[in-house]
Amino acid sequence: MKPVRVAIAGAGGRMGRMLVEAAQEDPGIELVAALERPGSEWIGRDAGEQLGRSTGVVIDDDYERAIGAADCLIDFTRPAVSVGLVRTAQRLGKSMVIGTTGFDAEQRAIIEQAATEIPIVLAPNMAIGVNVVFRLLEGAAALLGEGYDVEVIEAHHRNKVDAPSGTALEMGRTIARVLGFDLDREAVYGRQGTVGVRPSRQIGFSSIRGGDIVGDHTVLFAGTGERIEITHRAQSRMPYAVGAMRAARFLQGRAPGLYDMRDVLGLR
Ligand SMILES: NC(=O)C1=CN([C@@H]2O[C@H](COP(=O)(O)OP(=O)(O)OC[C@H]3O[C@@H](n4cnc5c(N)ncnc54)[C@H](OP(=O)(O)O)[C@@H]3O)[C@@H](O)[C@H]2O)C=CC1
Ligand SMILES: O=C(O)C1=N[C@H](C(=O)O)C[C@H](O)C1
Repeated sequence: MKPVRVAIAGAGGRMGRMLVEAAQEDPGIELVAALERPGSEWIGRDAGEQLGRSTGVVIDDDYERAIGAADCLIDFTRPAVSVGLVRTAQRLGKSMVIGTTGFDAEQRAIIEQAATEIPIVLAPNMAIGVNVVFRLLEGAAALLGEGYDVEVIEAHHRNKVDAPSGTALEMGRTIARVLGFDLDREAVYGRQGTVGVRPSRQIGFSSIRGGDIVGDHTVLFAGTGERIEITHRAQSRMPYAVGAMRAARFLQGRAPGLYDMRDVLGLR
């Protein structure tokens, strides 16, 4: 089978660098284009420069040209940027892997609409371990029921701009689905002051930001006299990048639709 030709958006970023490396190491992937924002210091430089190697792919700010050369666009940037890229991928009939987090409802609706015409994997966390944790959470919530208070605690590096993390929100949504909670009404994001007694129908989210923490997520099920903690810690960004390559390969020849990593990994 021919390798999937990928373009990487945000190639100069923390994830962008990892994605370039993962693409180079995956025989099922051919890196054909890399994108950065117009005016970025990275434009015109080799996509592998930050890794100390040459890829032969020069970082570009011409979206049409870069996406046009690829089968699949991999995007780890910012929500507003991703939405613009989705529109271009839709127009050009290309598949897309979206790892960006922090979309609002309107932006998500644009992605959902595009997915009626092109295949898209949208996932806040592409690491296999985290997606297995989603499954563990479904099982734990179903077994424990409402008798255990659910708190999601996440920690990330100081440069992360959205909170709670997309992964923490997905963990909360996963548990809320099982327990029949409505997160719009029954979520609390941080606590301060006289907050009153904790209702049992609540999912709490706490975010820590500091240093170079790659990404830690803990879900606490706190009962009476005991508690369960399910934790995932990323020690490197490579598992996210490897997952993104796997998603790009999954999309090759796939029908239009909105998929996530559970589809890619067969965890449904
Ligand atoms: N799904 C997953 O598994 C994971 C998701 N993420 C998510 O990925 C996103 C990016 O994270 P991270 O790599 O740490 O962030 P970075 O800020 O390091 O990278 C984002 C990159 O996008 C670039 N960018 C900005 N505007 C444009 C544009 N118009 N066109 C192309 N590129 C542009 C930025 O350039 P500049 O800095 O010059 O503005 C930067 O290089 C976040 O939303 C994060 O939450 C992160 C890890 C895993
Ligand atoms: O910004 C990050 O770094 C990460 N973002 C994703 C998220 O918001 O969940 C995934 C991972 O936690 C790293």
